[in-house]
Amino acid sequence: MMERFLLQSMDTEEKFYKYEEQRLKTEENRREAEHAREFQMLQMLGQMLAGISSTVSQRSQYMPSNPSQRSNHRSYGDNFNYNSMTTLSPPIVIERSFSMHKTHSIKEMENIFQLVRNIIPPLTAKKHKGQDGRIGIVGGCQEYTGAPYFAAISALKVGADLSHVFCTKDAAGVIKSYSPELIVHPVLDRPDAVHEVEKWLPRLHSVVIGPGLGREDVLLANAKGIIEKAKVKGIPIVIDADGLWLIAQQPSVIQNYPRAILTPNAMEFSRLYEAMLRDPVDSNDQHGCLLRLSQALGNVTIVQKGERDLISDGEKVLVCSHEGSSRRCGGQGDLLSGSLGVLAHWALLAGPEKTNGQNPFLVAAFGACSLTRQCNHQAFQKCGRSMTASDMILEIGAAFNKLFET
Ligand SMILES: NC(=O)C1=CN([C@@H]2O[C@H](COP(=O)(O)OP(=O)(O)OC[C@H]3O[C@@H](n4cnc5c(N)ncnc54)[C@H](OP(=O)(O)O)[C@@H]3O)[C@@H](O)[C@H]2O)[C@@H](O)CC1
Ligand SMILES: Nc1ncnc2c1ncn2[C@@H]1O[C@H](COP(=O)(O)OP(=O)(O)OP(=O)(O)O)[C@@H](O)[C@H]1O
Repeated sequence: MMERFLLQSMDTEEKFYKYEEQRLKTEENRREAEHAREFQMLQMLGQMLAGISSTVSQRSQYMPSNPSQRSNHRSYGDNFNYNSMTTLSPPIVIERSFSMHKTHSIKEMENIFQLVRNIIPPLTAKKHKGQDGRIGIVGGCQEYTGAPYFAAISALKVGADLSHVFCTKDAAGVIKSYSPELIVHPVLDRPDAVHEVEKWLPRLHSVVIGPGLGREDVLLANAKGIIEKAKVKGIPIVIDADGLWLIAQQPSVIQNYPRAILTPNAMEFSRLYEAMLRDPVDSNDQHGCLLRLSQALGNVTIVQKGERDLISDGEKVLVCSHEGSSRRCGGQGDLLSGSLGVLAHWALLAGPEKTNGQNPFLVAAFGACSLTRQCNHQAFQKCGRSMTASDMILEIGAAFNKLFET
């Protein structure tokens, strides 16, 4: 009896291993096919990007009226003149959708996605702390402590080494208590705030201005002073939330700065548009409005957040409609701006070869939008209606791996 049992179980075991072997072989074949496809795509990358031609309208329609606005504003990297690549091409719209429910996925977007992968710095034993990014967040006041925390922790979780928060005195203790990982400076409401932040600027690779900043005059004035100092040093500046309130009042603060990225939600976009174009937004011409606003601000990069994130530098419009969820809890934009702070630095550092001559900030913005939406999707699958921004932040690691490192 025992012998028969043993024989049976050996037989079962053998069958199991045979099945497993077959399964692994099928899996291996699938992976090989996938790698071959990826490799082929990489080879086609240069050609395809040069050949993208989904023209939406004639470029001249969107040219800034003042030609002087178009000069001297395309130096993203030290020796890199992006404008020379694009002056002959019309505005382009590229769209990517990961949604299983949508069918308008366009091949070219795969290329932008690959460019995001290209800019991610390798993890090696040769680097020291700080080299993968030191990011500054300017924001955080008595009312809003969550927003700067979300942005700063997102920057770390995407892969920055150090994340600094410059906030008011009464917000600092609260923000510190959320996370020991953040370096928190209680300086923003001091009379010498600009000087205090300026001391740190040479150590920072990018700054995100606005999450939880509030709209007190003194804080807005200090934010303005910090932007001016960061501009002099050529630091990439992401402007979000109340930082955009400031820009709507005083656009010249950021106008014509080529390393600026603005991340307005629908309301913030309308405010900026009306301030610059003296017209209401035309909801039937979203792309045109975005192009016009970017151009009016001197071709700064704009990420218009919403059901689909629209990204433009006044020359092109990228559309990110990666599947997220229908949950609209606060803080999703903060995750985006913090992530973008890191990716903007990486994209600039990577240089034109890695971004295939594309505007590095478009590549970075596309990466940050895809990542935010993927976090949203994953967190929503786990938490449903109870999902909050903190749940999304917990997903950053897995979402990043899924999108960019597998
Ligand atoms: N936990 C925290 O600490 C968080 C703090 N945060 C911080 O709060 C500060 C203020 O930011 P904010 O976005 O509430 O201000 P603002 O742009 O004036 O919007 C006000 C009004 O605009 C509307 N509205 C907004 N979005 C819209 C849309 N997509 N589409 C259409 N309408 C839209 C909406 O109008 P309603 O629907 O209420 O009539 C809303 O009442 C800022 O510092 C930010 O960082 C947040 O980051 C969240 C997490
Ligand atoms: N209608 C929508 N459908 C799907 N995703 C959306 C929608 N609206 C916003 N999102 C997602 O949320 C992100 C942030 O956009 P949102 O409009 O919430 O910004 P915000 O108001 O600045 O956020 P915050 O609450 O951090 O201030 C977008 O980039 C997008 O990923």
